[in-house]
Amino acid sequence: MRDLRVSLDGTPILAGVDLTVERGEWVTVIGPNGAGKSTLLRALGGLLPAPGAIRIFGTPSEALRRRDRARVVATVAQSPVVPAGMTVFDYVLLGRTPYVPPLGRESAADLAAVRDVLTRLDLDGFGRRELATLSGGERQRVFLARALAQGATLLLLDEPTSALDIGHQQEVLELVDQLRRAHGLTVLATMHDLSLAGEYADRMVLLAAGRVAAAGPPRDVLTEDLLARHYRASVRVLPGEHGPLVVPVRPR
Ligand SMILES: Nc1ncnc2c1ncn2[C@@H]1O[C@H](COP(=O)(O)OP(=O)(O)OP(=O)(O)O)[C@@H](O)[C@H]1O
Repeated sequence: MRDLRVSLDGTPILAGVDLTVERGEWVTVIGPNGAGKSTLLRALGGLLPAPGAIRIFGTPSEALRRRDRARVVATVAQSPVVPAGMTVFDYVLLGRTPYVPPLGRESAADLAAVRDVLTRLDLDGFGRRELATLSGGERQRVFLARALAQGATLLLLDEPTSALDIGHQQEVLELVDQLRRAHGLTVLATMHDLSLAGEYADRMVLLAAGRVAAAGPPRDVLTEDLLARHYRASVRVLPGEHGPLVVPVRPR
C-alpha cells in the first residue's frame, strides 16, 4: 500500500500509510487501541474505499471483483457476525462460496475441504453444533477455519488469538505458520500480545495515530523506548528464543 489514507465520517483515521508485504511473509501490525489497525485491514480486505492506494499481488485492489478477491484474500475480522441458527459446518462451508458456480451446489471437494480444516483446528465433533452455542475461543477457531477453507493466499487476521487460551493461541498460530510455509501463504495480522506477535512475525509495524511509527524485524520494533512512548506502558523487553519477550512491569 502506498500513502493509504482513510477517513471515517470525516475523521482522518489513516494518514498516509506505506507498507509492502512480500509474498510468503508474515507481518504483524501492532499499536495502541484506536491506532487504526482494524481500519488498515478493512481497507486491504476491500471493505473501505482506498482508490489507487492498494495493490494485491500486483493488481490494483479496486480492479478485483468480489469473487476473485475472495479467492485471493481471506479476512478474519475481530468480531464477525454470527448468523442465527447456523451450524459450524455450514458456516465454514461459506468459505467455499467463491468456488461454487452461480446457482450451483458445493462439490464433494468443497465438503472435504471443510472437514479437513475442522480437523486441523481441533474442531472435530463441532460440525453440527450451532455456532452461537460455542464458547468465545471455540468460535474464534471457527472464524479462522472459514478463512482457511477459502483457500486464499493472503490471510488478514485481526487479533486472531484474543479470545483463546494460551494452548490454543499457540496451536492456531503454529497452524497458520505451517500453512504459510507449506502453501506459501502471506499473513498480515494485528495482535495485542506483543511477545507472541514477535515470535511469529518476520516483520512488525507499529501504528500510532494512523501513521507508521516504526517498522522492521521484531527486535527493532519491540523496544522498551518505543513501547513506552507509543503505549504509555512500563515494560521490560527480555531476549527470547524466537523473538523479544515483552513483560509489563508495574511503574514505580
Ligand atoms: N465511523 C467512524 N467515525 C469516526 N471514527 C471512527 C469510525 N469508526 C472507527 N473510528 C475510529 O477510528 C479509530 C481507529 O479504529 P480501529 O478500529 O482501526 O483501531 P484499532 O487500532 O484496531 O484499535 P483496537 O486496538 O482498539 O482494536 C478509532 O479511534 C475509532 O474510534
